[in-house]
Amino acid sequence: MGEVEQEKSLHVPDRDDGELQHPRHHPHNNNNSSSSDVSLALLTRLMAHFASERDWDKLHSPRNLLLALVGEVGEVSEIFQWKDEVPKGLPDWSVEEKEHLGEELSDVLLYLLRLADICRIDLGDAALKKLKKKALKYPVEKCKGLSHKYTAYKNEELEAREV
Ligand SMILES: Nc1ccn([C@H]2C[C@H](O)[C@@H](COP(=O)(O)OP(=O)(O)OP(=O)(O)O)O2)c(=O)n1
Repeated sequence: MGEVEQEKSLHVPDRDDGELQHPRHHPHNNNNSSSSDVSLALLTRLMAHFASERDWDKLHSPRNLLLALVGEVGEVSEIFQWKDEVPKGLPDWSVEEKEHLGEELSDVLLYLLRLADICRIDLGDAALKKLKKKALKYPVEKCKGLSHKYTAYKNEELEAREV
């Protein structure tokens, strides 16, 4: 069995053990959407394999990967360009349009993971830490339904303390 097939057959356990992060509890998990259990670690390894098989490690420098990533974000923007606002779930889009969007979003994800890997950043861990930090910065009771930057209530707190 080749490395890629082995990777595919590997059971990669969820990195999260928290209730909130379980796909079952995801607010958008209804009958109209599915959520796969593909892990960041697996995709990262597959991308490393993809690059090394093609002798592309020499091309995959941090700067090149960043530019490629930005280019793919541009391709995603192009799909939405001139469409005005579109409803969530993209109900009026054709199968082909949705497939195209999925492909371009995948390119963004794959380049992002490759960039993180090349920079020796564990993106899964970093993102979990970042989410925890954000939760502290944006306490639910202060920001529910509001789009204020956290500095708005930071200042409020400071002013209250000064009184
Ligand atoms: N030197 C390269 C070239 C490609 N890729 C991988 C990462 C992306 O997932 C995908 C990007 O491929 P393309 O540049 O061919 O982009 P598209 O698939 O978007 O093709 P197109 O520009 O025709 O839409 O391939 C890579 O890792 N390293």
